Order: sequence, then C-alpha cells, then structure tokens
Amino acid sequence: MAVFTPVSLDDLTQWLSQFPLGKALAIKGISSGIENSNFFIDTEAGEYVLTVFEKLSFEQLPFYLELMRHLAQRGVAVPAPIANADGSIINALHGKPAAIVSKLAGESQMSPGPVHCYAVGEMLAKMHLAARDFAIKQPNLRGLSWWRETAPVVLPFLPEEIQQLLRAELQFQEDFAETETFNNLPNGPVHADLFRNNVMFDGDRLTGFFDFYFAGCDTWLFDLAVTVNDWCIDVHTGGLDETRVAAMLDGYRSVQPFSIDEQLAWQPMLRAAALRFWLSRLYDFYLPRPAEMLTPLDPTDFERILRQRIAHPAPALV
Ligand SMILES: Nc1ncnc2c1ncn2[C@@H]1O[C@H](COP(=O)(O)OP(=O)(O)O)[C@@H](O)[C@H]1O
Ligand SMILES: N[C@@H](CCOP(=O)(O)O)C(=O)O
Repeated sequence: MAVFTPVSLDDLTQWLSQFPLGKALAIKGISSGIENSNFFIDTEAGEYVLTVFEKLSFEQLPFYLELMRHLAQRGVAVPAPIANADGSIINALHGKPAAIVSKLAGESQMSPGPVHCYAVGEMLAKMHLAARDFAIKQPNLRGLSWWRETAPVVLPFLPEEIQQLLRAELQFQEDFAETETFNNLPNGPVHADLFRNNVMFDGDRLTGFFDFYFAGCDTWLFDLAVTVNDWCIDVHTGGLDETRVAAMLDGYRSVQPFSIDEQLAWQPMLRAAALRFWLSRLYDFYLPRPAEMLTPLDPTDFERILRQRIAHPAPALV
C-alpha cells in the first residue's frame, strides 16, 4: 500500500518544469499512506515529497496547504509547499490535484519517551500561536456535528451495552459544548490528528509535524487531548502514562500557559478526543469505503481509552 496514481520519472520530468527545482532525478512511491498517492522525489534542488490527492478536491485543498505554508513561513517545523512559476501550490497531475512539499528529515518515533512528548507539546503550542492569524476558516470536519451525524449510523452495529456508552458520551459532549467553560476555550486552526505517525524525529530532535488533512478550526485543548491520547498512553490498556503526560503538558506550557477554562475543560476534552477517534474507527470498520485496501484500524482501542478517561480522570491540568 499504496500508490493509487502511478507517476513515472518521465511524467515527473515534464510536470516539474513549472517549479524552480531543476531537473527531476528520481521518484519513488511511498507505501505507507492510506489516503493519497505519495512519492519521494529527488530533484537538482534537493529531496521533496510529491502528493497526488485522491479524495480532496482543488476547492478543499487550499485550507490545508495554505495553512502549512503559513506555519512554515512562521518557523513552525512543517512541510513547506513549493510554488510553481505562477505562485500556485496546487497543480493538476494526471487530472488530480497535486502538491510538492519539503521533505522532513528522520522518522516517526513509535515508542516515545518524555523527551519526545515534551518536544511535541512545545511545538504544538508554537503551532497554535503561529496559526492565530491564518485567514482561511474551516471548522474541524470531524467535530461535534460530525459525531452527531455519525453516531446513529454506527449504533445499529453495536451491542446494547456499547450503544449506551456511545449515546451517553455523545450527550455528555453535547451538554459540555453548551457550557461557558467550553465556549471560553482558546481556538483556531489545529492539526486534529497529531498521532505518532504524523510527527518526524531525527533522534530526539523533532523535525516536523505533517499530514494536515484533518486540520480545521477547533479548540487548542482538543488538539492537545488528541495528542496526549496517542503519545502518552499504555497502548495495551489505554491508561495514561503520567510521566509522559506531564512532559507533554510542560512542553506546551513552556510556550503557552493554560487558561482557567482550559484547566476546567481538561477531563471532558480528553473524553471528546477519545470519542472522535472511536467514532471514525467504528465508521470505517462497519462501513468501509469501496476499494478500501487497508485493514481498518481497531475501534476498540478508542472505546478502551474512552472508558479509561471516564473511570480514571487524568492528573489536573495546571
Ligand atoms: N513531508 C514529508 N517528509 C517526509 N516524509 C513524508 C512527508 N510526507 C509524507 N511522508 C511519508 O509518507 C508517509 C505517508 O504520508 P501520509 O501523509 O501519512 O499519507 P496519507 O495521508 O496517504 O496517509 C508518511 O508516513 C511518511 O513516511
Ligand atoms: N489517526 C487516525 C487515522 C488517520 O490516519 P492518518 O494516516 O491520516 O494519520 C486513527 O488512528 O484512527
């Protein structure tokens, strides 16, 4: 898995002539993506990543790619899109939208320690601050409205006891979203899917966040909760590793202290972040898209994480 749209060196040579990157030297498909066709490309100007977008349209892509450009220009470590001679960063290749971005050094750290969690928390806060003046607005398309639409679609597949958990959590989040605390939370563009596989490290040095295609405007705390729920847990139990949580929060706080409302919202937000990925995994599991080639990710991981967050509140956010 998975290159859906093949691109040959000849194809690339022709297409690349519009970019200030010199000649194409090599192209190699990346097997690990699930949404798009990704390639490492070598050019006379250096190494880059070419993505041919399989689902997102020309109309949808500017939010994501312009956000990456905005962040990269402000010194946040993210892939920088490369503009062609007309200044365009999204250009058709084999009739589909495509983009070239800078290649991040290193690899994903799948067994993170506190040092990695601190670095991710610190960069996340820098990213939130740097995105505050981003002009394009798009809500988190996997936020409360999507949970509300999706829950009834997956409920019929679930046993009664699990249906009850899902209904109760959705109601809890609906109620929480009405509170003053929730409505006072700082918000703006967030990554919203900052799992271990979407961050690069070169040794212990964080070299960048990538895969911004679930980004949208939401609360900063939701983004942090999504990140903690993946980086700072015992993957077998879903329980939080307090040392890694503390490191990530220290990293975040070193850039941007938590408001009183963020402190109050921490427990509900960890639950919201678990619910979001439980629902998307349930949806992909019970309603796989046609021609989907990958084994769906296990929804019970996030059911377990949600149960853990309900039963064992995290250490307070201060
Ligand atoms: N800018 C980048 N720099 C370095 N590697 C990248 C970059 N973008 C993607 N990759 C590599 O390509 C793989 C697939 O990318 P990803 O964005 O996760 O694809 P998809 O959205 O199709 O799931 C990543 O795991 C990573 O190894
Ligand atoms: N992080 C999500 C899956 C999204 O996949 P990605 O490859 O785009 O990060 C999950 O774990 O459910």
